[in-house]
Amino acid sequence: MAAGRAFFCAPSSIGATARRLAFASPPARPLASAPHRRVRGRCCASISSSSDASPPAPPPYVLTTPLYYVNAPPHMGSAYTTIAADAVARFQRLLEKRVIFITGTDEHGEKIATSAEASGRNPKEHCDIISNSYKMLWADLDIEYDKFIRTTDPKHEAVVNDFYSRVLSSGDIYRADYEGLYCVSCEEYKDEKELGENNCCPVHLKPCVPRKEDNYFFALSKYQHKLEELLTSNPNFVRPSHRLHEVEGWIKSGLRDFSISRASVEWGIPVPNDTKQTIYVWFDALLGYLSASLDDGEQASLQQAVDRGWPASLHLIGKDILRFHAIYWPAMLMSAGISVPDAVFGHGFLTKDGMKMGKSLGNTLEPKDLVGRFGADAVRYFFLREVEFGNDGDYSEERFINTVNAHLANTIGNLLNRTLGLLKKNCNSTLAFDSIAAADGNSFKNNVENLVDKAKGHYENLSLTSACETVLEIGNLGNLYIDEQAPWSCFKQGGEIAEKAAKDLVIILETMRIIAIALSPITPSLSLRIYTQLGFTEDQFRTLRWDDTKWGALKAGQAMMDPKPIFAKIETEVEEKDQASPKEGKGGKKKARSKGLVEA
Ligand SMILES: Nc1ncnc2c1ncn2[C@@H]1O[C@H](COP(=O)(O)OP(=O)(O)OP(=O)(O)O)[C@@H](O)[C@H]1O
Repeated sequence: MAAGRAFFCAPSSIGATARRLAFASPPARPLASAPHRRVRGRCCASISSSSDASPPAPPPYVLTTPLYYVNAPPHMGSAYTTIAADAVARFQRLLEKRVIFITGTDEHGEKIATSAEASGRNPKEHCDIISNSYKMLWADLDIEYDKFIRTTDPKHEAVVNDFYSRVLSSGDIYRADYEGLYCVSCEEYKDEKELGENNCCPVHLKPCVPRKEDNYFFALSKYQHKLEELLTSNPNFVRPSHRLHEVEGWIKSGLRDFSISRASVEWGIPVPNDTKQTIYVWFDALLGYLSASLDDGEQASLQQAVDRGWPASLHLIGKDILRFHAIYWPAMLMSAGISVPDAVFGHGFLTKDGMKMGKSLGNTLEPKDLVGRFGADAVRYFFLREVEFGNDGDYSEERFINTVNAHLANTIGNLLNRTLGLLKKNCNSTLAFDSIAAADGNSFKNNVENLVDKAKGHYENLSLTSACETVLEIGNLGNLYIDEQAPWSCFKQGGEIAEKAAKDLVIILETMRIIAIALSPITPSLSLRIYTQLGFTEDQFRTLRWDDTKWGALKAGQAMMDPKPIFAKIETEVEEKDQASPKEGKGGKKKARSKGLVEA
């Protein structure tokens, strides 16, 4: 979904040619939810059966990222939303929710056709290649989505057609002439007053071209009052709260009808009953959140998609596309008689030199390169920990390296490593006490439990940065505890003091176990490595629930693995610059080397 693209609104004087249309369409049916099946930590929707006597399953937790526009391959901005969504999905799975995590690609529109032509391919070939590059990046980043929808999928087209018919039968589509200045890069008609010299688009700095079209419009203005009511009755519909205020402002300034078709764009879904026009990409792409839940090859219909997993629990998006998700989309759904989503969260931008990173500006950061050098856990952790979720944040490699080294390699990795080292040396790598008995009467356990509860609250509120911080606080507590208790010297003293030291090791290892679970939505591979070093299997890790953060799972007699670094420090290689240049001194440029990766 391209940030630069927007619906164009009907001018207040749309002209005498505006006329209401009404074709027959099926009436809206009530919504129902379908039972789900959980497979190794993943949930899949399955079709409900009328003969099934079991009580209805609770509704799924449906979470979406934007469907990314395939004008160019993904960049760190697209990865950011998807990493955040994956963390939320993993947390909800830990709460044993039936999660349907949807992502995908938005593949229609003039800009795609132009990009394809520029690369010497037909649009379909171009979409296949770029869409696949998203899938490959999601695999590299440990993204566990449940559904990947492409808007060129035939099942999607069927859903869009059904939807169009419903909106038409609600009397919300009419035809009108439109004449204005068009920006092809934005795929949007522009208001003259927002243009620069020579009618240049302020985003793309290219002159807009005059166009006249006969289009179909959606009667958004009809929904002004209903949208106001929606925001009043559900103040959590738009989050964070400063974005809600933005949306309230837009609505207050008055909503105008917008065009939902293009006469000049061939690469799109044809308007039903008028094959000379195609459906405008936004009116098509948003429907991907519904068509995604359908299985490939099944008889596709809008109602089937609604029954399968709707309403969405959360649309996670960048703030650039807030208007589409918080105003146009709910109005479209109301018109079609479909429930609106529960919530829309608009996060901030990753910026480079203060400018939004984006495909159109070409100032992007290459996520594949970052993953290749530092690993998925480091990338996931850095962006979620260091870019306050909801606000903008700049990237610097130095900060990246310092953060992941301090937090993942030192606070967490080193604590596990040295504790397992002491256990090997003094207890034959085997726990001498149950973790409950070891922590009996020790306030440390309560402190850990309080922090775990706090982290849970942060995840629930989508405060992902604070969730990372809180889990790290547990790690800091563990380091402080082991330094204060100094078990290495207590073991030397023998007797009761050595017994206390053996208990302290159990306490730290139980703490590591809890950290592994609590951080697993953010750093899934690192958490798995911690868990297996504590003597558990991968299968045991995959079936964990948030409730397993309760103190007490480590038992006496459990054998631990030999200590092995779970996250090796990223090293910087100081390139000696030209020795002959005395001005440069001995320092020179630092170059990060790919030492952060450790095999599971
Ligand atoms: N710099 C960024 N920071 C955070 N998220 C971003 C950033 N850029 C893109 N996104 C994510 O991608 C979504 C927009 O997807 P799209 O495919 O249109 O990417 P884009 O790079 O913004 O495109 P363009 O630059 O062509 O407008 C945003 O809503 C957000 O979820």
